[in-house]
Parts: sequence; structure tokens; C-alpha cells
Amino acid sequence: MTRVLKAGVLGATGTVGQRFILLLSEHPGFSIHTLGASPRSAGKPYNKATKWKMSQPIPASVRDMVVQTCEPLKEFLECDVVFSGLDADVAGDIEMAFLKADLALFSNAKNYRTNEDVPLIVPLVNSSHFDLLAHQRNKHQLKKGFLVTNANCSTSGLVVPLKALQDAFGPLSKIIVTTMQAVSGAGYPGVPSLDILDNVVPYIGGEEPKMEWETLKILGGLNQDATAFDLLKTTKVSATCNRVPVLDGHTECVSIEFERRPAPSVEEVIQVLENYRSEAQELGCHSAPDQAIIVSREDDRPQPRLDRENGKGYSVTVGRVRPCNVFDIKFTLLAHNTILGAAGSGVLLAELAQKKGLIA
Ligand SMILES: NC(=O)C1=CN([C@@H]2O[C@H](COP(=O)(O)OP(=O)(O)OC[C@H]3O[C@@H](n4cnc5c(N)ncnc54)[C@H](OP(=O)(O)O)[C@@H]3O)[C@@H](O)[C@H]2O)C=CC1
Ligand SMILES: N[C@@H](CC(=O)OP(=O)(O)O)C(=O)O
Repeated sequence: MTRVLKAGVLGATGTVGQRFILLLSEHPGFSIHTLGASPRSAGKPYNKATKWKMSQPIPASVRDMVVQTCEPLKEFLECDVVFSGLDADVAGDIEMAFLKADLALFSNAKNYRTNEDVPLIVPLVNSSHFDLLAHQRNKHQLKKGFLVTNANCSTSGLVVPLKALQDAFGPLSKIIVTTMQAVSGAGYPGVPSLDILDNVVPYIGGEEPKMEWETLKILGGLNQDATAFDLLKTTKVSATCNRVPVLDGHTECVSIEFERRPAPSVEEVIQVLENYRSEAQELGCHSAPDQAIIVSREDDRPQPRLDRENGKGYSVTVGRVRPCNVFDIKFTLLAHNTILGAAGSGVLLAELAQKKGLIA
């Protein structure tokens, strides 16, 4: 029997924080021990501090919990794991303070994703990058703490089918991806209603370079002694990101060129996607979906309203797999941006870390 872990949530009042609370409160392996947010919220009961936007009610276990400041003190020091859904403007200093306090930290924020000592892991893709934590602990003189980041929400959906295809058919030479991203990705209050209703906004600040770079770190490897990341060198990624009036679920249109000649057929690609299995599934992690990639053969799927809850939000749904006249293959994918793309990734990463014996 694995031990129930005491969990803290930083940024607990925000969009990602609320999702963490829902996922953790329903999870048999975690008990929510403490919640942190800004000084504006600290000292208030959680239900007064947050503007709750989830379709399920606030779990009874946290309604009256008093929100703390985000400092590694008191109840936070008693936590086995801490999840961060902090605003990126403040995440840098706060997360570093938690790491220095030797806590096990799983962050959604972008601040440390590019750091050479910090794994950037999509749990259905590159759990082997946990191996770098021995080096991180040495460098920061940590006994039990570490910092692992999960990816940008659009990157998280993209890399799952890319990993399956790369493993089966070898290097991908070119990837073009165009996203249609839900408004929940912008947090609360996010994009003003007068900007997004009846509209599409063809720009999300900083998103395109993040997708292009994160993909190369996630799909790359580690050096031989697991002290550095080997970024993919021969794969080129070009991303175009749009905001659309959808509540949850990022849709992405993807075209791929393989290095291999002849390129795999549509049927071979579909078979590989459907059969893909990750370490999280093999290890029996509680939140891992039965199927990492669900391939829909219907002409008009995936759709956010119909497919975002697939695998409880942890599966990627791929549809419209077909030949591409410019590259080799194209398809459309859908991933839940606050589950697989944010809080769910953090939770599944913690499950993986526990299975790998990384949590004291
Ligand atoms: N939404 C999504 O789909 C995704 C978001 N992310 C990332 O996750 C993070 C959170 O995003 P999101 O939930 O959308 O953002 P929100 O704006 O909804 O929430 C931000 C959280 O940070 C807290 N906060 C703000 N200032 C401070 C401070 N000075 N000290 C302590 N806490 C503070 C807020 O507390 P308070 O309520 O008290 O102000 C709130 O809990 C961001 O880094 C974002 O980039 C990553 C992937 C996907
Ligand atoms: N930018 C993403 C959400 C996000 O916050 O991404 P990141 O964690 O990479 O900053 C979106 O708008 O949908």
C-alpha cells in the first residue's frame, strides 16, 4: 500500500489551483494539507478567497480552510508534495524559496522550464527525465526536495502523438502546428468578453516560441550520466497560436514530415497512435488514462465539448489523420488544457515520482 501524501497547493485560488483542488480532493493518494495564494487572499477561508469557476462545487474539505501566504513555513513544511499554480510573475522567487526549503515541488509555471537543471516533463511522454533529479539534488544540496515542471498546455497535447510517432518511425524533420486555445488557458478574468465573443484572437503572447522550444526539450534525451538535456537538433517546429471562444480544451492542427523515406502510411500512423503506452500507464499510476491517445475515425472529431473529458481529461484525442500534400501526414488533436495541460500533469507527475521512490 502506498502512503497518502500530504499536499500543498500554491496559487490555490486561480484557474489551475482550482483544478488542482478538484483533482486532489477526489484522489485516494493525496490529502490536501494547506493552500497558498497572494497576500490579498491570505487569512481568508478558501470559499471567500476564490472566485470558484469549476462546474463541480468547492470540495467540503477545503471550503473553510484558511488560505496561507506562499512562504515555506508552518503547514507547507509538513507537506510531502507541493503543487504550484502560481502566476508566473511571482512563481520564480516563491518556487525557489520552496526548493531551498527542501520540498518536493511540481510547477505549472513557465519560469524554470528552460533551466538546465530542471526537468520539463509531460507525464505520458518523457518520465525518463526524472533521472536528472539526482544531479539537481547534488547541485542544490537537497536531501528530499526537487523541482519538476510540466509543460505549456498546448505543448502538452502536441508532444504525446509526436512521441509515439518518433519512437515508432524515427526522427520527425518538420512539424507545423496551429492551435485554437480555450479561454481558461488565460486564467481569470483572462480575455475580456468583448474581445473573445463572436471572435478569434490570432495572438497569445509568448506562446509560439514556448511551443517550439519546449517540444525539443521534451522529445530530446539526457546525456549518458543524466546531468544534462540533449535537445532535439534536427527537428524544426513552427507554431501559430489563436485564442477561440471555447471554455476548456485546446485544439491543434498538426502537419508532420518524417526523416524516414518512404514515410509511414496513414494506417501505420493510426496503429502506432492507438497502441502507444507510456511509463505512467505501465506503472499503474492512478490518474494515467487507459488509452493515452484515442484516435477518432469520424470526419468531424475531435471537438472540445465532446472529447475534452476523454480519459478523465488525461487522454489526447486525435482525429482526421490523413495524407498531407506538403509534408507527409496531418491530423487534428484535442487536449484538456487544465488537466493534461496543467494541474492533471502535476498530479500524474507526483504519482510517477512516488512510484519511482523519489518522495521521502
Ligand atoms: N490556465 C491554464 O490552462 C494554464 C496555466 N498555466 C500556468 O499556471 C499558472 C497559473 O495560471 P492560472 O491559474 O491560469 O492563473 P490565475 O491568474 O487564475 O491564478 C493565479 C494564482 O496566483 C496567485 N498569486 C498572484 N499573485 C501572487 C502573489 N504575489 N503571491 C502569491 N500568490 C499570488 C493568485 O492568488 P490570488 O487569487 O490571491 O490573487 C492565484 O491563486 C501561470 O503561471 C500560468 O502560466 C500553465 C498551463 C496551463
Ligand atoms: N498560455 C497558455 C496557458 C499558460 O499559462 O501557459 P504557460 O504555462 O506556458 O505560461 C494559454 O493561454 O492557453
